[in-house]
Amino acid sequence: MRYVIIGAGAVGGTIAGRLAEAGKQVVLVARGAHRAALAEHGLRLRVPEGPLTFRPPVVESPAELGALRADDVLVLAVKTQDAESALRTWGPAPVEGGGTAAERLPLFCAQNGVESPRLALRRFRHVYGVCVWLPSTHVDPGVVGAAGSPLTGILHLGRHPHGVDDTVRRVAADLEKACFEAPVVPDVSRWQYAKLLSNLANALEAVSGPVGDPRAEALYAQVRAEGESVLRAAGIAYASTDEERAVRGDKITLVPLDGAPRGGGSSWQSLSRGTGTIEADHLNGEIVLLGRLHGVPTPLNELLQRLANEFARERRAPGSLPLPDLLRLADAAVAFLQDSRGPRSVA
Ligand SMILES: NC(=O)C1=CN([C@@H]2O[C@H](COP(=O)(O)OP(=O)(O)OC[C@H]3O[C@@H](n4cnc5c(N)ncnc54)[C@H](OP(=O)(O)O)[C@@H]3O)[C@@H](O)[C@H]2O)C=CC1
Ligand SMILES: CC(C)(CO)C(=O)C(=O)O
Repeated sequence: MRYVIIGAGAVGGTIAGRLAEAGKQVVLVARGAHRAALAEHGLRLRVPEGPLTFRPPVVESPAELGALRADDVLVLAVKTQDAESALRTWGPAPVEGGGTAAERLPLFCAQNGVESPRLALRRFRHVYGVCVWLPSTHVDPGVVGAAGSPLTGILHLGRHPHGVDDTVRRVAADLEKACFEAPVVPDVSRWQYAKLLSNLANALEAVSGPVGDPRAEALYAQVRAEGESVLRAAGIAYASTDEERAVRGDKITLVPLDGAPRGGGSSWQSLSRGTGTIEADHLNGEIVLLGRLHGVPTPLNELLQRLANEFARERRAPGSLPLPDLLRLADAAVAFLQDSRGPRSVA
């Protein structure tokens, strides 16, 4: 099998590098300065055992690659806001022997949130979800870092929306040879919804800094409680924190990397790289959407979605909203909701 990694950034680049290290064939799909640096210097991966360099082919579009191979596996690792456009580009790509990628090839969505596999199913027949526990950093054009040791990450895999087949077992076997733990599960979306609850903290971290402060922890607990209420109201199953802990345990320790400081989570990195977009519409925004569909108020997730989008649009520095200001805004959002549900609206 050959792995075509669409979006070879922090997660995609790390998966690509580790697979290449394990002797698997890999093609990188990248754009802009990152693509130019990958083509010139190779993929430079910073990992605990030291820097590694790989020189897989790099393309931006299917036309540059030529026909895909019948044994290609597509791995989608762009941020969710970029998924639709990548799917539109790669779905019609021809495959040797006839047919298109969308008809014939397996597509693994290695992303946070729950939206991309759903988008992918509109175009692709064989869609797989990946629940990605893989702290990684897009350090510079051409350079990605992953500080996890001794495992680089844990990737639950399964057919979307549920099920297991030979393809997923073969991909998991390759990932297991490449520094990942890759449990094959019949209910991958249950793991992805659990991960979504953790990723509700991404926006909080992006606007106000790491969630280490007890007041930030308390705010995150409320944000998560909104998410859990919404999932319960929607009848959506999610893995419990005990199940997650049992899988993750202390298998991954983050170690400092030479020349590749971990600059925060994936949303923090979107702000620090000034990309102008952020994934909040597909993380906190998923909870807001489900809340509206099922009649559950989500004032705190709405607030974080709005602030994260403002930060991205205005290219504000990550972490630059002082925590006391965020806490005041959060109190006001909850008070506004209580006022609007008070006697006047009931009358
Ligand atoms: N980073 C982390 O620690 C973790 C991230 N995740 C999730 O993984 C997913 C990927 O995140 P992450 O790796 O951090 O994101 P990155 O921004 O580091 O990587 C995504 C890459 O895809 C590129 N890209 C987007 N669209 C295209 C396209 N059409 N063709 C070619 N390249 C494209 C981006 O380019 P450009 O920069 O030009 O936009 C970028 O280089 C997200 O869902 C994230 O939430 C999950 C767990 C951990
Ligand atoms: C929390 C973390 C690092 C886990 O993989 C993540 O999902 C992210 O940065 O978006």
